[in-house]
Amino acid sequence: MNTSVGSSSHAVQGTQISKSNAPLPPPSSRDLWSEIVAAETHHHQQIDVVYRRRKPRNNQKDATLTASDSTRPCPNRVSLVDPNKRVSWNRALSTRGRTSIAVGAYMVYQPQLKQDKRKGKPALPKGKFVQPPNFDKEKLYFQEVDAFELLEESPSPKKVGTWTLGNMTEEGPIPALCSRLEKWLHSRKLNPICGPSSTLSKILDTPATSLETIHDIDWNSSDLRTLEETELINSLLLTVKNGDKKSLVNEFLIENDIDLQTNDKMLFAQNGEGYEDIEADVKKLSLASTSSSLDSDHSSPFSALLAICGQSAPSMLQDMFSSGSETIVKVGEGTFGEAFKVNNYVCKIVPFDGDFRVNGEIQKKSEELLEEVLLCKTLNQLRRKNSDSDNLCRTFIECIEFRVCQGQYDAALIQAWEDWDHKHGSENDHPREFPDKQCYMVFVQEHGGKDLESFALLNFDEARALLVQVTAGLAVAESAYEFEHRDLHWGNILISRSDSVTLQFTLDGRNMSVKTYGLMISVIDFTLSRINTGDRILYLDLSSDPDLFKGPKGDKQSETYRKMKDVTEDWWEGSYPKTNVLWLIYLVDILLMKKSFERSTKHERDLRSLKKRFDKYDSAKEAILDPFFTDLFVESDPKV
Ligand SMILES: Nc1ncnc2c1ncn2[C@@H]1O[C@H](COP(=O)(O)OP(=O)(O)OP(=O)(O)O)[C@@H](O)[C@H]1O
Repeated sequence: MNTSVGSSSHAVQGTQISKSNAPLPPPSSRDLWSEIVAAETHHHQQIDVVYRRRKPRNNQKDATLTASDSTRPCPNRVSLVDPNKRVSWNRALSTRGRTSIAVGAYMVYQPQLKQDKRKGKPALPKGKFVQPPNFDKEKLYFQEVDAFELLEESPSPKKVGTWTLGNMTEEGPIPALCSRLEKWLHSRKLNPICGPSSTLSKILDTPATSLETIHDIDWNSSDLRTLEETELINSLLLTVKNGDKKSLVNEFLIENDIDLQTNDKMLFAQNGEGYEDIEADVKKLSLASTSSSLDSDHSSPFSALLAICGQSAPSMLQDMFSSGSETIVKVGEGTFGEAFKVNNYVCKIVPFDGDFRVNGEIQKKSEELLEEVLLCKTLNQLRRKNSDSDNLCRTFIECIEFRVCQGQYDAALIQAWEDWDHKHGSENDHPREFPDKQCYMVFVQEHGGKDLESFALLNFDEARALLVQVTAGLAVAESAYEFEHRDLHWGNILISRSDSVTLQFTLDGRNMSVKTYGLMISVIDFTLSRINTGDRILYLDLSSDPDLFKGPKGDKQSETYRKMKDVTEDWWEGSYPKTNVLWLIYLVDILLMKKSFERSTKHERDLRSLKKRFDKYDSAKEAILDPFFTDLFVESDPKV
């Protein structure tokens, strides 16, 4: 068990590793661990932890769902492929309905609920103050750990077979989407104080994230557009919308050789007007609207999605990859998305709004993608360089562009898809079968490496590096946005090798550097995630997807969904950072049971005792204080 205080003031982010076994930096005199624990205790006194608060079940909500369900068109559709091809409880939801509550932020931040969550728990070991070892006690402890651990090998989550097959019939009822808009309208009525804070009004009012035309994407560039540039342009657009500093902005745009899309020009032209009668706008929205009716109604979720992507109309999918200079290789697939590496980037292509199943699943809707984009944009904020933000990390994949596309797959994409199919055997539908009018959301992301399932970890240090980065990233996002990933299976953790010796995290204003052992971790896929963006809560109501919780007994991934359900009591709007800890426990299980890397019996024991201690934590913020991570921290800079 690691109990010493690891620290160094010499290792900095980006330092090159000269040898794989580079010597560890000399210890510094700082007691990082004490600082973190002390600050953490202090912090607990200021921040409410509300995951225990459970809203009473709203039966009316269920009634509403049923009612709206019955008004939905009957699923008279035929899948393009064998509907039984995909059985995907583990890969996604068979029913969905991402839901926002605009007032959530006001409901959860209740100062009177302040509490110290560690009260009543044993004090965490603090490095140099650790007691001399008591071997009898330790033996007893490990016996307990060993007893706790079942070490039950479970089937690979990706290969699970037929147990939901019966439920996945073509004629099966298409579940209702949660009436996000109704809920929003209702909350607006109940909470007029919230003013214009609402998902839709904000999104409709949000300037485009990216402004270059689709043809301008230079796949060879190592930096499509930095987040800072995008943010700067967005803030300038906001300035224009709110005032009359057009000339200043124009100067900036000319200087920086930035050409705006028509839609962005429209945003300029609006100059803050419009979207005033949000309620009227929202009433016009149709949840059933599909992109095939590419209407001129700017109030539809589809139009809002276009707006947030900085487009006035969908781009042709083929045009995105038409320069011919791109090297396109498929790198992975999910229930909803196909992931292609295009030069330095990864494009995740998600079909949406169509009225037939893709990969055995009902297609995502514009409004869900709209919220996913918003969620990605929010997590992007955690990466801001030169930010005085109290919470920063690079653990969540950077989304660089968002594009609404339509039309046929490009020939090069098809080729890449088929190559991957030959090699790996795709579980997805062949994209050539999609109709001409099919719409796609394209997420352009940084390339995060290989997923944990296929990545070969070399040794215990690499396993520790993985655990500390995931835990620290979750802790940071929890702190910043009450973020819960809720689907952190091994396909959603990407790993790449890097020259950086350490990686910087800022948690509640405190900088921490952790040893990377040459690995960089990126977390992807926020489909099930919950986030509080500050004025709205985005989450997916998993109570409408019973199949998700019917996975095989003993399978760690399905057990984790079930445990989440217990923790949340099926009320998914709520903040339950414990769900992050459940996925950390899953991760330790995966390392113990599914990954083979060089390790000793002691290492395995360390992992099992870590798992046991994780079980007691209620958040990743608590978990990151575990002594297992102590000597992975190498430095703590006071925040300037
Ligand atoms: N940015 C990326 N860099 C490298 N590989 C990626 C990236 N994004 C996705 N992938 C690969 O594609 C696979 C599927 O991606 P992702 O999980 O985002 O799709 P999805 O349809 O949302 O999946 P799910 O079935 O879990 O909902 C990943 O497991 C990974 O192998």
